[in-house]
Amino acid sequence: MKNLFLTGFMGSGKTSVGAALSELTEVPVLDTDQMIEEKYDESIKEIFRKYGESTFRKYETEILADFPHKDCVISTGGGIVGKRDNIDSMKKSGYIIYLQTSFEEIARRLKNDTSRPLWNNNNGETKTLFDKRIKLYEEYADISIQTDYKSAREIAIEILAELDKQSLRE
Ligand SMILES: Nc1ncnc2c1ncn2[C@@H]1O[C@H](COP(=O)(O)OP(=O)(O)O)[C@@H](O)[C@H]1O
Ligand SMILES: O=C(O)C1=C[C@@H](OP(=O)(O)O)[C@@H](O)[C@H](O)C1
Ligand SMILES: [Mg+2]
Repeated sequence: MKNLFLTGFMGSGKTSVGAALSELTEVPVLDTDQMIEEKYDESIKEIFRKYGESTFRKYETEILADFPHKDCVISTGGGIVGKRDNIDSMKKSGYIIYLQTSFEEIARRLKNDTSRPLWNNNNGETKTLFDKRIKLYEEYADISIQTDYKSAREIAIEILAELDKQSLRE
C-alpha cells in the first residue's frame, strides 16, 4: 500500500482518524506535528512562540522531503497544503485524503482548545484562513470524505471502502 496522507483543517480529525485507520489495518501511523515535536523536543505551541510560524513551516517541509517511510498512515498539520513542495513530496510516496469538516463542527470540537496557535474561536481571521485553505485541500485530494457527525472509526472505515472502490489499496 502507498502512504496515506490525511489533510484537512485544524480539528477535522486527522490525528484521531490516523489512529483509527492504524488500529483497523495495523498499518503504522505517523503525525507530522508529533514528528516535529520529537525532533526538536519542543511543543508546536513553543516552536511558534519562540521561532515564529515560518520556522515551523520549514520544519514541516523538511519532515516531508524525501519521505523515508512506506506503507504508513500520516496525519499532517492543517497548514501542510500551503506549499507546493509539500504536495509534491506527499504525491511522490502516497495518496492525499482530505477530511472535509464544516467550520461549525470544527468550532464545536475546538471550543476549549489552546494547543493550536492559529486557532481562535472568536476571530474572523480563522474563518478567512478556513475559506482559503479548503480550496487547496479540494484541489490536491485524491479522496475526500465528509466527517461531520461521524466517529473517527466510521470515517476510517469509509476511507478504506473508498480506497478499495478505486483499487488504490494494493
Ligand atoms: N469525528 C469526530 N467527531 C467528534 N470529535 C472529533 C472527531 N475527530 C476528532 N475529534 C475531536 O476534535 C479534536 C481535534 O481532533 P484531531 O484529531 O486532533 O484533529 P486534527 O489533527 O485534524 O487537528 C479532538 O478533541 C478530537 O477528540
Ligand atoms: O493549520 C495549521 O496551520 C496548523 C495545524 C496544526 O495541526 P492540526 O491540523 O493537527 O491541528 C499544527 O500543525 C499547527 O498548529 C498549525
Ligand atoms: Mg493533528
